[in-house]
Amino acid sequence: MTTLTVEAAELAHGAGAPVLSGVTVTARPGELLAVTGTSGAGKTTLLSAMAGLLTPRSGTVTVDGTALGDRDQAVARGVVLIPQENGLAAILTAAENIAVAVIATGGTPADARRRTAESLDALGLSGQANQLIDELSGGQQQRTAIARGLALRGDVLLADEVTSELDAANRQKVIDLLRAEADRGVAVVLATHDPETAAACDREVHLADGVLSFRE
Ligand SMILES: Nc1ncnc2c1ncn2[C@@H]1O[C@H](COP(=O)(O)OP(=O)(O)OP(=O)(O)O)[C@@H](O)[C@H]1O
Repeated sequence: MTTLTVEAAELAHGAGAPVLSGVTVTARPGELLAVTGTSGAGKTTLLSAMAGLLTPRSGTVTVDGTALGDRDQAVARGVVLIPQENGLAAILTAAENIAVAVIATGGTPADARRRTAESLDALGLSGQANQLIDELSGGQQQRTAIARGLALRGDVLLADEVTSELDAANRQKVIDLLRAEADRGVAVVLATHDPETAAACDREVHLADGVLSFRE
């Protein structure tokens, strides 16, 4: 069980003006936390800090009380990111994208085969396993990225707008899968524009004008 905390953080890109100031938010094991806000409000920026991709200008990001460090350290601590633009390698198949990620994070080839098949099946993509990413629809690519995130079996799962291209049935399937992750003790953070997706979460942090407000 892992808790990720952002405390009194100022988040900015390069030397630019702060996107978010005074950010304090905790992702707790067993819980789905929605991050909402209009386009450009800073949802991806907040998830980037939680993922170890963006160092806060001030304040801290900690995992179980220890500073997060860079992305490599975050991966080692079990912080999985499903990025907004899916992050899949176009020259690999759906199955290869997942298997490579499992092996890169310490899984054996047998683990990779099993977890790849399980996660593709969970997302309804068994029939697309051997298709190149470029041969998949936008929604299928998005579901492949979710399958990869699930296959990594993280302790913290950061999902950035992962339902934006999905129909209602697939959106519900993804919410159910993220709920199942929370039920096994994962701290799940879900950035979303969609009020229905946010309503399915346990708590919501809303970003507006650089500051946060909470729905508990
Ligand atoms: N790499 C970057 N370099 C400079 N500025 C950036 C960078 N990434 C984001 N920004 C800026 O930070 C602000 C917040 O962007 P961010 O992507 O976090 O918003 P968002 O809420 O995720 O938006 P969307 O819903 O459109 O994805 C925006 O003003 C954006 O222009």
